[in-house]
Amino acid sequence: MKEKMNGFITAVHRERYEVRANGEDLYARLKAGIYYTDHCEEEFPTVGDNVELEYNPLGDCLIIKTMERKTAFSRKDPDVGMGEQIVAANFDYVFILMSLNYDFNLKRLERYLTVSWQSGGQPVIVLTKADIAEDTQEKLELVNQIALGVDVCVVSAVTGEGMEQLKNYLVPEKTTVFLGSSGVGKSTFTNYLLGKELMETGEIREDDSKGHHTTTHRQLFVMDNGARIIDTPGMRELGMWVVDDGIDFSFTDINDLIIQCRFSNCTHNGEPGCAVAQALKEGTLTEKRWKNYWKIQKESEFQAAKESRKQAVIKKKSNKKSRGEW
Ligand SMILES: Nc1nc2c(ncn2[C@@H]2O[C@H](COP(=O)(O)OP(=O)(O)OP(=O)(O)O)[C@@H](O)[C@H]2O)c(=O)[nH]1
Ligand SMILES: [Zn+2]
Repeated sequence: MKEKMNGFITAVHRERYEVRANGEDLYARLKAGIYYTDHCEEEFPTVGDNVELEYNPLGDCLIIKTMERKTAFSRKDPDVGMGEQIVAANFDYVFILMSLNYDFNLKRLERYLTVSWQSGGQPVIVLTKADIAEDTQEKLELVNQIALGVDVCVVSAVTGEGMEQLKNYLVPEKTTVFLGSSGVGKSTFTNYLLGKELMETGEIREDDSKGHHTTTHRQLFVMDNGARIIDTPGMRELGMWVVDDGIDFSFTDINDLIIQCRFSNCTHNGEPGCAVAQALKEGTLTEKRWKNYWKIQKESEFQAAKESRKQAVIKKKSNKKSRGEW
């Protein structure tokens, strides 16, 4: 009888998982006879998921069950018919990070709040970079107006200001996921909480294919006190209706326009009340800039679809393999 144990996923690689079980970090794979079958009823695990494992002292453990999720961030994948993709699961709190300087944008904050409530997690607004902020008080009042019933904290990872207030959430066994646009200081904040340099921050970062600077990993860390935190690579993964991180970074003007379109699902292709069409007509938005935005938008949709298709193929192949068709 193989020894069974429970654990939670801390990182997902191509076909390999990092799992924390009984305080130890282990590698694991999905048990093919359970996950790669036509009648598979198990969800593929994601960061934060609780799983049941068969321990293997000689190599990778085998994941045999994904426990039911209490919360999740998902992105829809209508193009590839794969339904939902879950990008993080089982968190208790969602820290919405927004910096008090250039990144400050109430419309965007509203979107992040919506996404948080939909996930089932409890949002907490964390306004970052307090040390270099001006008019913090005014901004705080504006935030409080739209964030009724949500705790708002003003922090700085440089001076440590405000970090005490967050300790109510960063407690043993509870999981907090971080959301926020690129550059708000998620990695710096994570490093601060962990008391070490685990995440690369701003200055040193690889360029991705589109030339954006982004955090590419998604990982769950356990703090010294046992609190769990998940840093996300950005909202790009949460679907296109949410402002894409990379796009948002350089096209804030267009994102602000899109929010003003009469229909929330406006395709900006001649619908009445389209704010983009209006701006193009008035010349406040140039054709060139709009085309650029569109191109990058399509590229990132294409990348996401490609990744899903790849996953579907892996699954299909494994199904065949387990039925002995190879
Ligand atoms: N003054 C000040 N600067 C900060 C603070 N937190 C982060 N920064 C700076 O802001 C820049 C971006 O910080 P990151 O932590 O890399 O931002 P991020 O949100 O992880 O960005 P992505 O990895 O692109 O998602 C860096 O230059 C940091 O040094 C803060 O509290 N105060
Ligand atoms: Zn429109």
